[in-house]
Amino acid sequence: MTISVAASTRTLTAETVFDLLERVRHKTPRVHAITNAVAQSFTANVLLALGAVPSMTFAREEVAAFVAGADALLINLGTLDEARREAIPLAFDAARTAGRPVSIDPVFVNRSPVRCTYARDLIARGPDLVRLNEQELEALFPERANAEELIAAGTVLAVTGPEDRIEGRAEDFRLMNGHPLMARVTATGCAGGAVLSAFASVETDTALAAACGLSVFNIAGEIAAGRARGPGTLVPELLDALYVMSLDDIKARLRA
Ligand SMILES: Nc1ncnc2c1ncn2[C@@H]1O[C@H](COP(=O)(O)OP(=O)(O)OP(=O)(O)O)[C@@H](O)[C@H]1O
Ligand SMILES: Cc1ncsc1CCO
Ligand SMILES: [Mg+2]
Repeated sequence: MTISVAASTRTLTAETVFDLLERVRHKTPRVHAITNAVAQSFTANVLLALGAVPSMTFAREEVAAFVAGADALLINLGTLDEARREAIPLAFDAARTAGRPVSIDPVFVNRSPVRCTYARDLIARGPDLVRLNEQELEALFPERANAEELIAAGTVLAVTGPEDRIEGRAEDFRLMNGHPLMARVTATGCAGGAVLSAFASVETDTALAAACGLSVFNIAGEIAAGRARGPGTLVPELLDALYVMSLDDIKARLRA
């Protein structure tokens, strides 16, 4: 589904992408990620390699305090069990009170009607960003008008796949970086979502933050794929590529 409400498609420069990356590295933002059990370790390592700091507690008694002091909140629905279900509204409220950006990753809403209803209600609260793949987008918004309404109200959509699109109220982006091997490792989408949260903590233009964050993550994926022997070695190579990414790396590869 292509959603078209933005006034114009914006092109990124390598300098802009690197500037935001450097802002993340200098700020070392803490991203509180209520994420799924499969994605936790990879997501935490991606955030650390990027220069951010992860926290992942979802205990009912503690989650609000963790989020109140964090720089961004990520809510990922991949393993939506009882404890996470209880923590999510507490976390959302705490992030809103603290004025921190909220991102939602509605994993597998296309597989479970109950989850799809839950995700729709959560997204109706107006997060700053929703990151999802094409199948999840179709399940959440079978009516294109509903996605357009959400974007018009200020939520940015980041739709990933072989190509990525960032859809914002004023501008959208078309991103061509990445590598097919990234889809052969679990939770690359989830970990990429955490990168977008880190970028949203240093840039209030959420669409721009998402475009730069996803470009950095996907360029790291490309560099890693060039060195890896397969999915197993892609993971450590991707962490290393994120850790050392330079302006020259971005200049050589950015397609946005
Ligand atoms: N064929 C491809 N070519 C280039 N990049 C890709 C390709 N497939 C996925 N990617 C990139 O890999 C990352 C994961 O995207 P994908 O859409 O597969 O996420 P996802 O389905 O949410 O994954 P998961 O739920 O396993 O975390 C994104 O950064 C995306 O841009
Ligand atoms: C495989 C899997 N199952 C629930 S979450 C997850 C990670 C990819 O989203
Ligand atoms: Mg996903």
